[in-house]
Amino acid sequence: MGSFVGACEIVEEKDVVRLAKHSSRYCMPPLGSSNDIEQRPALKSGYQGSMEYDIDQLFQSITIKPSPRRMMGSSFHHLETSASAGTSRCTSAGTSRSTSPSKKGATKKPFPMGTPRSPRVGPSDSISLKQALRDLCISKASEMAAQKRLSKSAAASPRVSEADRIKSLYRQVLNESAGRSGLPVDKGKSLVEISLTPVDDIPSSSQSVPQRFDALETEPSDSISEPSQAEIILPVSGNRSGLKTVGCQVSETSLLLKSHKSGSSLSSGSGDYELQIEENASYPPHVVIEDSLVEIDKHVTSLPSCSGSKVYAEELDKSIVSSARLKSEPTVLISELNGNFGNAPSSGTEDRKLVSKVTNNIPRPKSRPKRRILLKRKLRIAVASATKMVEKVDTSLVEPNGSQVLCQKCHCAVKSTSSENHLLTDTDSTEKCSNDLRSFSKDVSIEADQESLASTRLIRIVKCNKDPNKDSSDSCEVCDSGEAVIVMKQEVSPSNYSGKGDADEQIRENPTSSEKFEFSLSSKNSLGDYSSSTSMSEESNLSRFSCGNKPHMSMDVRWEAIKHVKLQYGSLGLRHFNLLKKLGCGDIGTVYLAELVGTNCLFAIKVMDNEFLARRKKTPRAQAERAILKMLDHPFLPTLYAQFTSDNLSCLVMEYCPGGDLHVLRQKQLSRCFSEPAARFYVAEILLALEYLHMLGVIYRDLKPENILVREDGHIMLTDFDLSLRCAVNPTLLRSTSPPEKDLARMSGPYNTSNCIQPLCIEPSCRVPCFSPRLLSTQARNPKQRKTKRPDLLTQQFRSLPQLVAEPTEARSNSFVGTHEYLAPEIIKGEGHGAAVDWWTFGVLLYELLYGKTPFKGYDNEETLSNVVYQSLKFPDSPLVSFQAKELIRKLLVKDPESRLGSVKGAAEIKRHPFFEGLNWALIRCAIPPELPDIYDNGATEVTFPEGNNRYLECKAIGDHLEFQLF
Ligand SMILES: Nc1ncnc2c1ncn2[C@@H]1O[C@H](COP(=O)(O)OP(=O)(O)OP(=O)(O)O)[C@@H](O)[C@H]1O
Repeated sequence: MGSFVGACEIVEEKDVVRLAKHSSRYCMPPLGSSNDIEQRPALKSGYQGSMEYDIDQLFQSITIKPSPRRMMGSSFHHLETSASAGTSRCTSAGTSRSTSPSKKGATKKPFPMGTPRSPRVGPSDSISLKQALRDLCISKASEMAAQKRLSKSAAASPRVSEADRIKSLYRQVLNESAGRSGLPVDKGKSLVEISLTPVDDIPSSSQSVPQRFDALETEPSDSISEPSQAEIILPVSGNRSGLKTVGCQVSETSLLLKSHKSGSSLSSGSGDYELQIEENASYPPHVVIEDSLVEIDKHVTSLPSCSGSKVYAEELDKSIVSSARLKSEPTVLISELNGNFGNAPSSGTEDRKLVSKVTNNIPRPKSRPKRRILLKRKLRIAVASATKMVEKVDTSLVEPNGSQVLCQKCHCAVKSTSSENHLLTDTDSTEKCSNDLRSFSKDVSIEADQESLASTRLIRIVKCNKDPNKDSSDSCEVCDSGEAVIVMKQEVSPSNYSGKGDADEQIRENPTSSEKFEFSLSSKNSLGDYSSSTSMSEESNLSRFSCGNKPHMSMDVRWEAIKHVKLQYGSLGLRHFNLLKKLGCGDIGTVYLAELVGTNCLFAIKVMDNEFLARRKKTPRAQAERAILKMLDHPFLPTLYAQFTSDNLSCLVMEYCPGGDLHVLRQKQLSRCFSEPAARFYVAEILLALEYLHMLGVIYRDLKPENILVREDGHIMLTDFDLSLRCAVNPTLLRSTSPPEKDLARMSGPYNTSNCIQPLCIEPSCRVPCFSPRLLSTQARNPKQRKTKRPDLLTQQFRSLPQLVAEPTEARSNSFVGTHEYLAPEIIKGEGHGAAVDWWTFGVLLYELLYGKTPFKGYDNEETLSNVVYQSLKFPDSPLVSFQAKELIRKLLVKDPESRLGSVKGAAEIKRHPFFEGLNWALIRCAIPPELPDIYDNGATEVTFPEGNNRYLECKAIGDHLEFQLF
């Protein structure tokens, strides 16, 4: 507080009142009497003992060293006389407090902030004690106020208007500031209460920080405990103008988040946080602010004493020096937190609590007059998390030269290849820093809106999610528009702090920057890699198949097993597998069940003879399949663990699916067809798989029950990609050209005005109106209202919203591919086809699962093809199938691909069909499947090995097929 002497800080009036009340406590009867406790509800919070002790100590000190100079403050005089008078004084003061408002006001005099009176005037000896007392009282009062505020509902607070006033003040300043800088001011809503204190002579934060530390250092350890402080200063830089301004520091902006918390016994996590934005007022309005500073000054309750604070202060100073050193690095400005605190062991919990610092990297000329905007944010902090909160930047991430940061997840290098400062554009930076700081604020469990953060326009903080696989510590990466990457960690609980955090979320790249951040764990990277290279590669590419490329399978032990064998033998080959069964034989190869030698890991290995493929001109199909398999990472699609070539045999080591295929499973059903719920389950999973493939630019083209394998857990896996078409995807934002009503009609057909059967219920008694209730308001959910009303306006608006389509709706191919009964009319006609063929086959599949046969099957293939093109769709009378199911099939089996459901907006269109109403798409992978497969009877042929276990593969071409035999 001493550092803010003279500051014209606007403080909430309520705080001042509480301050006065708080100060009057010194004149009240001794603690412990019930009377006293009743009158001081805040003291019930548990810190009155230590405070009383502190005050007693103070009083004693003051009495021992009487000085006429102390009389300069009337309030101090009052305290001194009170102290010497003993308890009776308190009674009298207490009486006067209750009877005379003016005297009550007098008790506030030593404590108000912003008065002309300065306790620093005069000799420091006695004044420092006064000041200490004053500081203590103020901080205690602040805490009491904060605690009280926590217990009060926001709605009941009369401070609303004051907050508004303060906000408007703040906005004024921001507007002014933004006006000068040309930056827009974030007009987001805010719950943050701020007080603005534009002060000309207030020291800059760079000055004030050491002052506070000095105070900590000079005070004896047995005197009043100064609130311990920890700071996080996130140095960032940006460019308001959006120009790449290299190096030259024009002005500074600092944002200071400060919390005041005193008394180690205070368990509450409440505190006041201050945001200070400093701007160099000497700069003309048009000058671009380049450097920014985020400073979070947080009192740490765990600091036991001033001696501890001393060490801590020294360490903070070191941190500042260290940061300054980093600042001098031209290419990367890395600020550090934890590691700066001496060489504190990372395991020490107390030290860890202290370590929250990134210092100002920017050397500030002291002589320059500065204008400070002090934003005081009253932030309500979750009690538990606030006390446990630790923000830190791990210096271990910073290489000695300060030019490189390591990704915490994979310890890969996060390089800034730019040697220049690449700064954000105005809007970018403003938006991003505002958003980022919101995220950051959430990270530190501060419940507050961030309107006041609008002016932190040059700061980019990227929140990183918690990695559940590692520990509970959060990791944040903070990027200062490309110059620096700061990794912040937040510890939720000291007990589970491990010192490591994972950055799950990639830093958003600065669109104006040429720098590149390289992360090894990025599925986006693998996608990019794939798209740039689709050629066949053999073992050299095995390393690419790290679990990092298949996040959803990253915990799979089979990755480790493969890796282990590869490490042990240098390469992976057929010799490392025991071929157990022949699972099936396809057009381009034979699939075997295989066990990796020395492990219990089973795989399905597809073996293809390269020579055979070349002879039959099927190499491109094999290549396409391999390329597609390489990029898949989806629960309903196969995982490719490895690929290699042995003896001119190309092998794909895939995930083994023990449940056979859906065709076999359907045959096992009583009526040779699935129930509607079961069919819905399977086609829903297929739909997700197709959607995923489409988004990867893969048109599957060979959907049929035989290619849908059943996993051990009963979920499905779509396999066989040798007929798939790879194409480019141009995600487009599709605006609805048709009026909402037309969209609705397209989606729902006649059902938006009539009754229909629920998808999972084929009983007529279950007839209820079912059109898209998910999108309807609660009012419209009422069947009575729905009977009379047209679809809800909200639904219409939703339908008319632009929609992102990331599927290859425009792709075209003229190949004649597929299976006769599943061929789409446009393929048969040779008109060229696109992704809509998958929606046709999807309709045929649903039909077959429900009716046990395909819709256009003829006596022979020719008739089948003819039926597909010319015959209209008919539904058998039995089994009984819901209206929605039939409707969906009807909309999918539209002969004109452009009118087919899904042809315009892809899978999203189909997902919204009432047949899937109520289905939780996101959690379907966790849903209980209709049945579990009999994994010991999947029709695979047992492979018998000759004596001596000498196994050789012999491939035979049988017709168009290639079959491998063991002999
Ligand atoms: N991962 C797997 N797990 C279990 N069985 C599999 C797996 N992959 C394929 N199979 C079985 O192997 C058989 C052959 O599959 P493959 O993909 O080689 O050809 P296909 O689908 O039968 O026909 P084609 O490749 O000619 O279109 C499949 O029918 C299936 O029963």
